[in-house]
Formats: sequence, structure tokens, C-alpha cells
Amino acid sequence: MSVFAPFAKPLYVMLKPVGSRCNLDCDYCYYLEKANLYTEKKNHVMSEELLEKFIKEYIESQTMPQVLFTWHGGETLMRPLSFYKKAVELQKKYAGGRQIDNSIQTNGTLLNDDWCRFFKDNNFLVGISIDGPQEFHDEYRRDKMGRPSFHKVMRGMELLHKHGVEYNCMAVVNDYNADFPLEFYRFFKTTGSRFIQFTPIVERIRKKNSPLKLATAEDREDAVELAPFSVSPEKWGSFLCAIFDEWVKEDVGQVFVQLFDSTLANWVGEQPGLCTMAKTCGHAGVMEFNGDVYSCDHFVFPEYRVGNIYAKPLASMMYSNEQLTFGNDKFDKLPRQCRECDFLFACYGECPKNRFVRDKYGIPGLNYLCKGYYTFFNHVAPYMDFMKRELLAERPPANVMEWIKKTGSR
Ligand SMILES: C[S@@+](CC[C@H](N)C(=O)[O-])C[C@H]1O[C@@H](n2cnc3c(N)ncnc32)[C@H](O)[C@@H]1O
Ligand code: SF4
Ligand code: SF4
Ligand code: SF4
Repeated sequence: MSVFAPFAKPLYVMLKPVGSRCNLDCDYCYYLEKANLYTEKKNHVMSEELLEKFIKEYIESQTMPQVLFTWHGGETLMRPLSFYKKAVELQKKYAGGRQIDNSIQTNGTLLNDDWCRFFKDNNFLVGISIDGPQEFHDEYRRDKMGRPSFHKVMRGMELLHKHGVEYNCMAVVNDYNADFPLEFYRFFKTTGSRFIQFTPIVERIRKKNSPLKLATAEDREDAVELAPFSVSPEKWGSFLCAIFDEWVKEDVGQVFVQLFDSTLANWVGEQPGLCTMAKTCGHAGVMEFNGDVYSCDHFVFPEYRVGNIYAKPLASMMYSNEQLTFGNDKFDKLPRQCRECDFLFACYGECPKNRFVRDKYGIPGLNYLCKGYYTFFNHVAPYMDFMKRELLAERPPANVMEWIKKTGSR
């Protein structure tokens, strides 16, 4: 039987139930300053009326039997538990036979038994932000009084563990922790995390006074300066290579590093889990506390607002020409150096947010981290080739560890 499905892809829009309100004040946070987009509003919280409108419309716009809700912030737990209880009730009311899943991203400092029980009972997947061992984490993740947050986050993780809540860790790689790849990687292994996700921090700061201090890739080179907490391309490359070397010898099939999995996916021609490594993007929008929808969580700038849910249906915003162009530009706007690169198939120029340098031909739009990515892909190529062969022969890629022992590589 064929069912008419106008959109073959699931519709995905994450939610900001408290806008950018947060109990922490991480130096590198790209989200805190988004409050300046809404200075006319005092209270940056999503109303229950909007919550219901979104849930109903989001579920009804889906063409797939599963629907994923992602709660994001700001700090998501600054909304009382009753808000999420209401959300779950509304999801059930409008589910119409579909399977509903929830994931929530949090800094973990406000977790308690009640939150954990709720997450367990309702099968939430919890994402915890933690940047490695205490010294690295507390370098930038402090509260508004400058107090560190590491111990509170660890306590939160213990509570999640105690209640049997499913969670994973999200870390950023910055100018500081990038110098200690193995300490960073081993820390996550000791916490028992089998799924490790990390994102490089790359930000530029506008020199002129502006409500949004952080720049987009379109800001002119002379009007911005690189934020000091950004990771350099060289450090990013050596960080990835060092972790890969330990992972490929000891942990394949046991520890899942999102970036390595996505690299292998591209190597075998499958869709990678990381949007940054896909050929095109634009399938993941974000809705602010007042119903404004933006092209991507990293593009909450007035130029990338695709509309408001009170004025346009979600599906028409997410499948608008504007949004499709946003997603296709990831490939269409690649500079010549990327088009000629041996690793285009694995990298696809990474995230457009980071494309603000010129390529070797002087063409703008090269990714600032290019050098690091090139070093990494070049370094892992023989291992990726081996794992690809194993996968194609329907054998586990983890055989690479045996192969390394036998051949003495690395
Ligand atoms: C903005 S926070 C919102 C949710 C919650 N407050 C938290 O910290 O998990 C989401 C994630 O973005 C990461 N992040 C913050 N600033 C970033 C930046 N400039 N570049 C990349 N990721 C960043 C955070 O470390 C966190 O893992
Ligand atoms: S806890 Fe999350 S939202 Fe709050 S400042 Fe840190 S990264 Fe930003
Ligand atoms: S702009 Fe970057 S973060 Fe946003 S969807 Fe595209 S690749 Fe992902
Ligand atoms: S490694 Fe550099 S040149 Fe190659 S695709 Fe990535 S960003 Fe482009």
C-alpha cells in the first residue's frame, strides 16, 4: 500500500521553553545573549497555550509513526516540573497512535529525585553538558556569581544513574581542554558513558556594540575578532587524532564517539548522525518561547527567522523555499578548495556557521577548522578503509583492533 506523504523526511523542531534564561553563565554560551532579541518581553517563558498549539501541530505535521520532541535552552529545568507534566499529557492527548519520544538537554545542576523519577517514568533521554574533568569543566561553566558547577553536575549524573534514567554527555572542545585529549576522553569513559558527543567551540565577537555580540559567518572579517575560548584548527586536529588513536586500539564497538561514527557512515556512503557532516542540512529548526521559528539552533539571528507559528503552519515554515535553500547552501556554497578536496565526501565543509575564512584560491566560505579536519581525515583514512571493508563484508568494524595488533600499525 502506498500512502501519500508530501514530505519524506520527519519534521523536526526543537523547543526553547524558557528562551535563553539560565542559572549558569558559561563564558562561551551562544544562547544567553538571545534574550536581547526580545527586550520588549519581560517574561521569556512559553505559555501553556503555545505549548498546546505546538504539540498539536507538531504531531499532526508528521508523516512518520514516531515523533521526537527535544527540549532545549537556556536551562530547561528552570521551568517547573508541572510544565513538562502538562507537556506529556498534551502529547498523549494528540498522539493519535504515534509513538512519542522526548529528549531534554540540561546543564544538570538542578536535577533532583523528582525530576529523575519523572524522566524515568516518561522515558526521557537526558543530555548532560559536561566538559571533562573538574579543571576543564569549571574553567568556563560557572554561575553568575563565578561559582563552579562541576560538583553539582556530577551529583545530577549520580541521581540519573540511581533512578535508571537514560542519559548521555555532551561536551564542548575549547582553547583550554583541547590540549588534554586523553584526560578528556578517559574521564568520559570513567563516568560509564558509552556515547560521547563533543562540539568544537568556534565563535567570533563583533567589535562594534550590537545586541548580539557573537557574529554570523556573514560578518566581515575586519568587523570581528576570534573569541579567545575558540579552539584553533591545529588543536582541533590533534585533539581528534589523539582520541581516535586510543579509541581505534581499545574501544571500537564499546564506546561510541559521535564524530567517529559519522565519519565511518560517510566512508560507507550512509547518512551520518551529525548534521555538520552531512551533505545538506536544514531539517532541524528551533522554536523560541514566543513561537518564532528559526532555521537552526545555531542560527537564531533575525535574518534566519522563518516565521512565527501563530502566523504560519510549522510545515510550511520548515519546507519553505527559504529553509530548503538554507539546507542546500551547505553544499551549494562550498568554496573551490572543498570541491577539490579528497575528503569532501567525509567533511562536506562541516557547519556553515564556521565558514568565515578564505580558501587557498582566496575564495571566501572555507571552514575555519579546515586544517584540523583535513589532518584528522588523513590520519584516520587507513582505519576507516579497513572498517569499511569489514562492514561491506558484514563483519564487525571492531575487527580493526585485532588488525592493528597483528600488523603493528599505530
Ligand atoms: C546552549 S546549551 C542549552 C541547554 C543547557 N543549558 C545545557 O547547557 O546543556 C546546549 C549545548 O550547547 C553547548 N554550547 C554552548 N555554547 C556553545 C557554543 N558557543 N558553541 C557550541 N556549543 C555551545 C553547551 O555546552 C550545551 O551542551
Ligand atoms: S548552562 Fe547551557 S544555556 Fe546556560 S550558560 Fe551554560 S551552555 Fe548556556
Ligand atoms: S547550520 Fe550547522 S548546526 Fe545547523 S543544521 Fe546546518 S550543519 Fe547543523
Ligand atoms: S577538509 Fe577542508 S577543504 Fe576538505 S572538505 Fe573539509 S573544510 Fe573543505
